[in-house]
Amino acid sequence: MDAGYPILLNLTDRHVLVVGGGKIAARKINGLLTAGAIVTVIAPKLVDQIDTTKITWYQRNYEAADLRGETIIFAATDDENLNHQIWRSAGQTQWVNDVSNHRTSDFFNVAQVRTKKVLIGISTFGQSPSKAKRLKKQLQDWIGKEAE
Ligand SMILES: C[C@@]1(CC(=O)O)C2=NC(=C\c3[nH]c(c(CCC(=O)O)c3CC(=O)O)Cc3[nH]c(c(CC(=O)O)c3CCC(=O)O)/C=C3\N/C(=C\2)[C@@H](CCC(=O)O)[C@]3(C)CC(=O)O)/[C@H]1CCC(=O)O
Ligand SMILES: NC(=O)c1ccc[n+]([C@@H]2O[C@H](COP(=O)([O-])OP(=O)(O)OC[C@H]3O[C@@H](n4cnc5c(N)ncnc54)[C@H](O)[C@@H]3O)[C@@H](O)[C@H]2O)c1
Repeated sequence: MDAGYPILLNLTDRHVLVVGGGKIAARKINGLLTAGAIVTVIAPKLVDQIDTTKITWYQRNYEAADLRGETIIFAATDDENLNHQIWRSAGQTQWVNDVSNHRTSDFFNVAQVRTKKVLIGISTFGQSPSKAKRLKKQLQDWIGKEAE
């Protein structure tokens, strides 16, 4: 992604699909739940950080028909080929985050620094997520003093 277009989504009561239930899926799912989304997860197994009482879980492998009717999709399995296939098979009105490849993602998450009144998002255009995380830590100190 060379340019990118930053937006802040209102996900309250909106449906989001997450394929995969591992560590990375858990990070995405917990962020989505905090934002008020209605989350469906498809995965044979879930890690403990995912609260099954807060999601709809289909305990099985992904099937092509799962994309039907979905708009925002996280392809978050540990099978890079499958994540890629999900991105390829999505239509023009569907948005896929392929967690294993920034080149085949329609949108990314950003590292976040939040207070009650301010949100700073940090992106490296997909080039270096760990750098985004480092910058976040530096900004966390600063924001406490400046933005309240
Ligand atoms: C910022 C943050 C937000 C979040 O996820 O919420 C985020 N990644 C975070 C952490 C992190 N990610 C990775 C590591 C291991 C160290 C390393 O490799 O660097 C760590 C560090 C850690 O986990 O501690 C590895 C990694 N990440 C991606 C790939 C695939 C690729 O690059 O192609 C691979 C290699 C996988 C592999 O090959 O195995 C892809 C993406 N990760 C993004 C976001 C998007 C671009 C953001 C940007 O523009 O900077 C993008 C494109 C898509 C997306 O996921 O949205 C979050 C900070 C959490 C926090 O704030 O604490
Ligand atoms: N975007 C990021 O920030 C980031 C960071 C680190 C790693 N990654 C990438 O994320 C991928 C996933 O990492 P993880 O630690 O969550 O892996 P993990 O092994 O913890 O979890 C993988 C999950 O995928 C599920 N799964 C496997 N095959 C499936 C299928 N056919 N249908 C549905 N679900 C299926 C498994 O049941 C499991 O729940 C890694 O392979 C890596 O490429 C991304």
